Amino acid sequence: MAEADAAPLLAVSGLRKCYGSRTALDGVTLAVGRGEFVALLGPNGAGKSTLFQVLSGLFVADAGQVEVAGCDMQRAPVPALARTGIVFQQPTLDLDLTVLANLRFHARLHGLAPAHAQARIDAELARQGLAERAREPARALSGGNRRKVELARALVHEPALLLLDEPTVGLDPAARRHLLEQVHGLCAERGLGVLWATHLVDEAEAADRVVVLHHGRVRYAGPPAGLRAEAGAAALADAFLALTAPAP
Ligand SMILES: Nc1ncnc2c1ncn2[C@@H]1O[C@H](COP(=O)(O)OP(=O)(O)OP(=O)(O)O)[C@@H](O)[C@H]1O
Repeated sequence: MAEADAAPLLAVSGLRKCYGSRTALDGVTLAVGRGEFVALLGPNGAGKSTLFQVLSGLFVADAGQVEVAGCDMQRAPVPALARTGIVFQQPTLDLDLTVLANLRFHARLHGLAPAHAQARIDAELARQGLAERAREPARALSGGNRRKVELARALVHEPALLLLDEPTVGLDPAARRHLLEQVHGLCAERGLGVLWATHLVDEAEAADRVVVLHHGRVRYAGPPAGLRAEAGAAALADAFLALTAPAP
């Protein structure tokens, strides 16, 4: 891991979000530093997707604050989102468009000049080994390759922070491992800060830090080893289950 800067790339404090009488996020505070891979672990219904919807500017929280590289998401959403790359849980490519057209559309949304956009798209597709597939419709790609295109798209505008919401859903084991290793590599190479939400505990094994969310609250934040120690469990999966077990 690159050494984390004092000022976090992502600073979330006291975030609260309700759906009617149901509280989905109940005072969530967490941070992601430069070069840091933070795994957000939570069982179904913990609030992970709600948190991502707030972090990606889709929802406004009822209370609390989100800052990306010092930009307040509510007061200055455009610069905050310019510094953020997002891979959503549900696939969001337009399958009828070519890979290139999908990426160009995203680059245009971020205001990249055409020549710069093309250079960035070429670099990210080459990194994913997909340069040869650029002019094919996204529909022609396998699920694993579509995810690679979504990762390339999230990186085209050179964000400082990358958010991934259960990004390995539907991928086979080899594609899962490849994606995880790629994203760890990005932290080390580019100093990217990563928040990777998952309910698959093995994806958190190599994280710099783990944040466990349960019923909308942070139950643990620290290194994976600390979570094992806190729960008195040898395996991370057992520690996670102990922390999120339903009350007897
Ligand atoms: N649009 C909505 N309207 C009402 N309640 C909602 C809505 N979206 C989510 N919730 C509720 O808020 C809580 C948190 O849900 P959320 O989808 O954020 O959790 P999650 O950790 O992403 O779960 P999963 O892993 O199942 O996707 C749950 O109790 C859920 O039922």
